[in-house]
Amino acid sequence: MNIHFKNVIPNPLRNITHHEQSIWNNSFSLQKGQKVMLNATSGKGKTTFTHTLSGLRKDYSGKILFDEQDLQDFSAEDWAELRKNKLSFVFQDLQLFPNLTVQENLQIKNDLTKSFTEDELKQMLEKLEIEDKWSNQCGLLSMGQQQRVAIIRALSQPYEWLLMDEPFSHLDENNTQLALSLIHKRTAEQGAGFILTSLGDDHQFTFDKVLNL
Ligand SMILES: Nc1ncnc2c1ncn2[C@@H]1O[C@H](COP(=O)(O)OP(=O)(O)OP(=O)(O)O)[C@@H](O)[C@H]1O
Repeated sequence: MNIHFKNVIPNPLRNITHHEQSIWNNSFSLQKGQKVMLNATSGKGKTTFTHTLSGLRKDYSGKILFDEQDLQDFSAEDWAELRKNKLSFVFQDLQLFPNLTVQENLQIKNDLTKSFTEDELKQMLEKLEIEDKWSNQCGLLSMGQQQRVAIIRALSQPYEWLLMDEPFSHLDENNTQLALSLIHKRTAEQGAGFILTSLGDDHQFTFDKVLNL
């Protein structure tokens, strides 16, 4: 699935002048399989971008197309299907269930798509060095541990695009590299792409495309 942007401006950002390289008020496409970095300082619209691509908000002018289909025309059922099979997210606020354990948070998603066995989920926790948290309540984990759970949950479903809004903001460099390696591996296995929003391009990975806000 390719994603096309045609002169999109979110309503809250309508009265700001957008520079020539900004994704806002410009036309460009993201091709299936691309690894994309979206750079911006705080308050420029990263979360608005992620929420718009997830169907959580529709308050923008211009057009966004998934292949030939306009996002504004999608029904609730279309969005449910997309989010089950084609789009996966790590939101900035993570959207974990704080009263449930790590296992329960991961299995709620995994039960829908049957992507992984329990052993495979545990192996992903091991790769991100939180295997001892399997039975712990999510709300009692550190923010960095919660980010790693949210990343693993997002990887536990089929997707063509993975969108991540500042997913490493509470991780040190070593944990960021571990998480990026797992994301790259899982994304490549599916021939998928990802969009990573970040406050700065200080990661050691190369991206196919770098966007600015
Ligand atoms: N529903 C809304 N109503 C009014 N203004 C909004 C709304 N949503 C976002 N904005 C404004 O749009 C701008 C971009 O917000 P957004 O949360 O997308 O920024 P961000 O780049 O993700 O910031 P941060 O890095 O601090 O999380 C901000 O000035 C914000 O106040």
